[in-house]
Amino acid sequence: MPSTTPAPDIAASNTSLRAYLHGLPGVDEVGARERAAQLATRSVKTTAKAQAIDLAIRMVDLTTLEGADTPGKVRSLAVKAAHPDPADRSVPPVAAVCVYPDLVAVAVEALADTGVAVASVATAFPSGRSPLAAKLSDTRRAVADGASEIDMVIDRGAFLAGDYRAVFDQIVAVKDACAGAHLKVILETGELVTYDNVRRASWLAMHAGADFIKTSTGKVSPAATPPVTLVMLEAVRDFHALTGRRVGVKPAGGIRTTKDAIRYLVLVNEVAGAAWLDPALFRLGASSLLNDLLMQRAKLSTGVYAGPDYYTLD
Ligand SMILES: O=C[C@H](O)COP(=O)(O)O
Repeated sequence: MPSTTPAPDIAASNTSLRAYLHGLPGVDEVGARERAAQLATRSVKTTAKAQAIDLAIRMVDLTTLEGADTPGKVRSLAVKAAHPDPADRSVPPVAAVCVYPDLVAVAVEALADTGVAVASVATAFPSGRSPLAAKLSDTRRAVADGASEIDMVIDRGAFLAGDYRAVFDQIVAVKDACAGAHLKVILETGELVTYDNVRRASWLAMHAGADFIKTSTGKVSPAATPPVTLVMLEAVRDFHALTGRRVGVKPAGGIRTTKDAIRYLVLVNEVAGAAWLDPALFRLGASSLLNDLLMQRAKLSTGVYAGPDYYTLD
């Protein structure tokens, strides 16, 4: 946590913002890796595992972000999001379906009255390399079509060049364009080079108004990792201690197994605290995690694996 309470005008200039972000304590990279690895050895079994699987399902942002996406694919995904296992109505729905902006209207119609949110990537996802006006119009269109959550990317080029003010101002502008829709700010941690940068980008995004900070687009490797998520969970914990506001965290990209998902839940509990064990404050962005969660869930209750062919494609 910063040793001093930030003045309200930390973003008054790039110089003041830079001084603030570079005044954050440095991240012990080896320590972060070791702690994440140590927490990954925690065993979660039987009743606790069943509860963890249902919680993980409720936290999934079921994602399709392919150039080849079609309205039909989004409709199928929406059916799966609302009733992940048609043969077992005790399986909870996922948190959200995440699509490109041009497919938001399809998703909104398909998910009407299901309680599943529609999230849209925006701001020239995944690179973010468009003029601000295009990013804002991308965002406004998704919101106008009914997205209640917007996943924006930060301008990594500006961030790495030290132009923090530009990144801050873009987040503020996109938040305004969200008009009440929840804003998830994607840091694309695989391009930020150091864990110190991950911590700085986390604090920058939170001060600029992010409702969530998200690791990755899923288009860059490495995507989500436990140590990077740990650094972000520390940031939201400390930001809450400083400001009283809880910001959510969303690891995304490369999360495929129940074991991975449960490891993330252990991290959340141990680092940010139990208050974050809620879909309002923690999401798993994933295109192909849900089937494994369903298989492991069925195995716990029946003792046998149904096998991947039993479930529709994620
Ligand atoms: O935001 C979610 C990611 O784009 C999904 O990545 P994934 O296909 O590796 O699960």
